[in-house]
Order: sequence, then structure tokens, then C-alpha cells
Amino acid sequence: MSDTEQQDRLDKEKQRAAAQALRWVRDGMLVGLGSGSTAAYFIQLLGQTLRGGQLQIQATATSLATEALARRAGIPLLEPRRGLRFDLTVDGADEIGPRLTLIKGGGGALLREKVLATSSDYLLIIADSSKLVPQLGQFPLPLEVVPFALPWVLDTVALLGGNPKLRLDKKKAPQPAHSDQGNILVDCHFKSLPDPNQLALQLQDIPGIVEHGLFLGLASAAIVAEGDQLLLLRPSAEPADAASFGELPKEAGPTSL
Ligand SMILES: O=C[C@H](O)[C@H](O)[C@H](O)COP(=O)(O)O
Repeated sequence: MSDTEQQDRLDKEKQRAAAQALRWVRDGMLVGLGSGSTAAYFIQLLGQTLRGGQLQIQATATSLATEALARRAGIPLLEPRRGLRFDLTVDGADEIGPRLTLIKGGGGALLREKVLATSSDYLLIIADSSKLVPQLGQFPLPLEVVPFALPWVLDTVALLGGNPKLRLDKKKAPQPAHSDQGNILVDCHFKSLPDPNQLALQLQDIPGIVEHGLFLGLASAAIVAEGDQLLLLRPSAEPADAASFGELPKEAGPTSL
């Protein structure tokens, strides 16, 4: 299979996972909108559904790019405010490991994504089949770092074996890439992460790291498209056929606000 054919196949899988996620959205929900190409398919489909008048929701975006996309799609947006909780957040992932441990932040949106993930009653991950891995760590782990602290963060992460590299701005290379908050993005090449919980604790202890891309114990479920098959993954269950799991489980129903 050529690279283009492979890319087309993965794009179709992203679209199928995104379309399935639409079935989780209920009228009146407050929805967190993830970032990245898979979340973008979901946002476009959600916009179409809202325009069709089938349901009404309000949403908050996890990045400036997602905010712009949501506006174009006609999705009503809420600014952050105290007391705001989301019934559902739908987001992509860079790696999905055992028990729905995740690496996120390949697009640099890890901080806002984690804020919404932890402010949501239900985090639904949507992904193509390339994201499923037996162990996290092949994908470089993103960090968002306060610019002043950068040299010391790089030294400390190198001691942990992270082989940290500054992410470069795609449009202004060799300038470093900045997050939506104006912080620096660093990618850590651990290669494998046998104990993500331990690493998360170590990273949280380093002054200047605003956030890391390990999402542990946050995802409620993941829809992964693999060819024609849709898998529904839960933190403690074997993969199941997602076609029969379109309903939002009762235990994760909408919050009364
Ligand atoms: O910062 C970006 C996010 O964590 C994305 O959800 C992640 O990179 C997956 O993106 P994509 O759906 O484009 O593979």
C-alpha cells in the first residue's frame, strides 16, 4: 500500500469513528470539543447535525484552531466560567495504550484538552487504528513548558531518559512552536513507557512543566475504527463491536447543572 493509500485508509477510519461518536450526543448537552484531525471530522458532522435542527448543544473548544472550526460549523460556543462542567468531551489521541491510557498533544493542545477532560463527566476518544499500541511511548510525549524554565526542564527530562527535543514551528522553523498559551512545546522520546503513572508523577514535580501529554484514568471509552470494523474500548474491558454501543451508558448520563 502506498503512503497516500495508507493515509486515505486512516482518514476514512477517522471519519467512521467520528460519525459513530455523534450517536453519543444528546439534545441540550454541554460538549467539549477536542483538537486534531479526527476531532475536526466530529466537529464538522456535529455542525451539520445542528444545522439540520435535530438537536441543540453548546460547546467549548480545546484550542484556538478548534474554536475557529466550531464557529465555521455554526456550533454555539461557551467561554470558560466557574461551575461549567461538560456532559461529554469528544477528542482524538496520539496513542491509546492498555486500559485507555493515552498520549495526547501531538497538535500542541494538551493543556486545554486536559482541562476539559477533567471537567467532563464522559471523555470519549475517537481514533483510527494506527493509534492502538500495546505500550505507550513510541509517539513522542509532548510537554508544555514555561519559556523561562525551559533549560532546566530540558536538563531534568534528559536525566529521566526522555531525550527532549524542542518542537519547531511548522510555518516559522527553526523557531520553536508555541502553545495557544504562549508556552514552549517539547517532545520527549522515551521510546517506551513501561510505567506511565510513575513518569506522570515525576513530570508533575518538575517546576516549569505546565502540563504533560499523559492522560491516565481520564478516558471513559474509545471508538477505534479498524477497516470496516468499529471497536468500542473501555478502561477495563476487552474490545467490543461499537455498532451495538451507540447509547451513552446510564452511569455516565448528562449532569444536571
Ligand atoms: O494536541 C492534539 C491532540 O491531542 C490530538 O487529539 C491528537 O494529536 C490526535 O490528533 P489526530 O486526530 O490529528 O491524530
